[in-house]
Amino acid sequence: MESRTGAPAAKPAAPASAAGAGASTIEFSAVSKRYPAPVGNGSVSSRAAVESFSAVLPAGSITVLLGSSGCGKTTLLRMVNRMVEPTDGRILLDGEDVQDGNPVALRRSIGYVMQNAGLLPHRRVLDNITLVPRLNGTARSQARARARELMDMLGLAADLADRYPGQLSGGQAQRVGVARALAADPGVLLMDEPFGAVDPLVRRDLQRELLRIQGELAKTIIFVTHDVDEALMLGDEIILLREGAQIAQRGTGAQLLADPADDFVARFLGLDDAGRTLRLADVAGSRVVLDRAGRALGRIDADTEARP
Ligand SMILES: Nc1ncnc2c1ncn2[C@@H]1O[C@H](COP(=O)(O)OP(=O)(O)OP(=O)(O)O)[C@@H](O)[C@H]1O
Repeated sequence: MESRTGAPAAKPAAPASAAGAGASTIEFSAVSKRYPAPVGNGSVSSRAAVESFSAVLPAGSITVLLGSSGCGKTTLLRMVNRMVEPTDGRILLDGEDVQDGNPVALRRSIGYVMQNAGLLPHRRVLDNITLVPRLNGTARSQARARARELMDMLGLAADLADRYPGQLSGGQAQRVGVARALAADPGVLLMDEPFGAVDPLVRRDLQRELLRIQGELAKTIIFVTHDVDEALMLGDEIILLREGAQIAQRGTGAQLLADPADDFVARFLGLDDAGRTLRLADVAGSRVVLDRAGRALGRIDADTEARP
């Protein structure tokens, strides 16, 4: 690794050559966002949620933005599809500045999954999934056929297609949310704590499904979480953030665990607490990440990539 902060790790887990068709490289270049902040005397000042964030995210990889509540993860994510406009800096998709195009077209070209799925409550599952392709002009029959394929890929039974979102479990709704985000075949998928509201077992299933799907589709995914285990499970790379979206450390999960940059990183990963969480062990000749109960979360291969 060239640097523990802004620079990419020396060996990205998913090289661009492995990227799915249309997966984009995402480049943040000195991006800042200041929100207005009222001050006592009735006037308004501003406060930096994101302060000069720079990073290049390789096409076809999962980058996890990991950090505590309020450190700027959602703001960073939403600047990619211009739900939030940056105050300074540029975001480039395959070298094209996102500011140069139409924001509505941009939003339709990027998949977005949020914590509570964000489905339209008065539209059936199939219509939720086909919404963006239809808006983009895809023929109804073609959009519906693709939606059924995606439902199948995400383990959703075909008879759920005619239900309304209120008739789904939390896990099913999240799967529909992922199917909807993939329906227009975006090059980029933004996922904002998408599995945060479901129970731990369903969450595990959803994480595994996402990895399986990513194995087929190889999108460029930015995945926001504050959950260390989730970050280690999913991230080809993890960017651990402090307040103001300052990069505390960037690298594979294995790199962060084996060589935390400072006390903040070690504490965030739980490495300072013998009673908690994760440790590395040698098992049958492999380096393995173990949780508190000694369960293997993932193996670290020779190239230091952590994978379940
Ligand atoms: N629309 C807004 N107006 C003013 N301040 C905002 C706005 N949105 C976010 N902020 C502030 O910007 C900072 C970063 O917020 P952001 O939602 O990006 O953090 P986060 O890391 O995603 O947090 P969480 O994990 O709780 O969702 C916080 O201090 C938040 O209060």
